[in-house]
Amino acid sequence: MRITRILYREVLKQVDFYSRFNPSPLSIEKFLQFGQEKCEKTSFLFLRKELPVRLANIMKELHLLPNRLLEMPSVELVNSWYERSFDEILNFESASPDSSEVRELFCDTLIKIRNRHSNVVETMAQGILELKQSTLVDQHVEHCIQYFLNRFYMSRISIRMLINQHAALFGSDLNNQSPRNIGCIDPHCDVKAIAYDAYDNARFLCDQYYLTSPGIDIETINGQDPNGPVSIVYTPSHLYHILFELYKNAMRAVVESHNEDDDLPPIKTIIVKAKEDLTIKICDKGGGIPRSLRDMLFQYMYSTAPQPSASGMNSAPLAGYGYGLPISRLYARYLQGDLVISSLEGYGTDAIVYLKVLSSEANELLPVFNKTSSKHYTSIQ
Ligand SMILES: CS(=O)(=O)N1CCC(Oc2ccc(-c3c(C(=O)NC[C@H]4CC[C@H](C(=O)O)CC4)noc3-c3cc(Cl)c(O)cc3O)cc2)CC1
Repeated sequence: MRITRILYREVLKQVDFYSRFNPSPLSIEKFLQFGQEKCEKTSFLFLRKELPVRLANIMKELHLLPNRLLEMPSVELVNSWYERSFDEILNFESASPDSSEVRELFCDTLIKIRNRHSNVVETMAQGILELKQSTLVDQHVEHCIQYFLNRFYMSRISIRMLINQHAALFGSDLNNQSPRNIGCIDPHCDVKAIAYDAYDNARFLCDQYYLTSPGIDIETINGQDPNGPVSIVYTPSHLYHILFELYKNAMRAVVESHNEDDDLPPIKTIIVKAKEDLTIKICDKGGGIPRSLRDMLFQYMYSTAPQPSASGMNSAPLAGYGYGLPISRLYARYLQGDLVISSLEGYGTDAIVYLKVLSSEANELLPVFNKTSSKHYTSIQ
């Protein structure tokens, strides 16, 4: 036990040390450049420092959460994953970048870490449910938890992006990516194709649960080159995640605001590529939601539907488990874009996704641990 305590104290000292460095945001242009150069040594040297820095920055915030939340079994489990992964990467701190065995072991370690953290979102959600079932959570604590989760999941998106790029370029990652991809990035991501894919899969869920679904109408406009493609340098999986969530919400609102024998109004989508922004607007006539509830949509665990049951038999699959929309907004904001909901109560809702067209402007938006961020956690013990 004594050795474990000494090792644990050593890890915490290292977390302290690495948290004093600011994370280094990359632009999608830089990701592409890294990928085209395909220099594993450069990537290894960058990641063995940057990953501990990003992990340490968010771990310091995790440790500022109220003790009664940190003591929840699921939160303790998430914390243990982060500490273990942080420690495993530090093993490469002084390893030789010239050794192919070292580089191969590093890549395998990153893939192991990515797999270890695959259920962090659900496990963290479980931890917050455990807290709410065990004690009253006042509005101030609730607000701090929302603040933390947005930063925690943004950090996680960025860490997984770094790992996915390295594993896709240098690892034995089963590359189910398109051959034109640079790692997980598609230099010519066809937005309309991703929108149809997301719609089709959301429609499948909708048909399964409601036995009906609204149609779709997609229009594209290229303001710069009328005959040119409406494409962007982007990570297709991120764009799919955003649009899949938005189509699910639109379908649920449309079906639930009409009678069984009504003709369902189609969901209209317009995609416009201009000089600075590529904008995707998804318009539905699903009756809308009052302005007073709009911010609730981005609250983790909010739903106007009954919470999905454990069995999943009678759960409303379109309602999700309470974090689809806030995380979709994080994906949009991760590379300086945004996701905005504009609802007309009594009529319908427009969901608008803004993406940066210039890859030099699409820089990672990363949470930084400092005095300002720490102030959000004071007086919530
Ligand atoms: C945290 S999460 O990410 O997990 N997630 C957020 C999403 C939520 O599911 C949904 C889905 C649709 C809607 C919805 C309604 C609606 O439902 N109106 C009817 C209620 C109006 C108030 C009324 C009341 O006053 O309470 C009770 C009925 N109207 O317009 C939309 C709508 C929303 C989005 Cl975001 C959209 O993109 C498109 C839309 O049409 C609300 C909630 C699951 C949870």
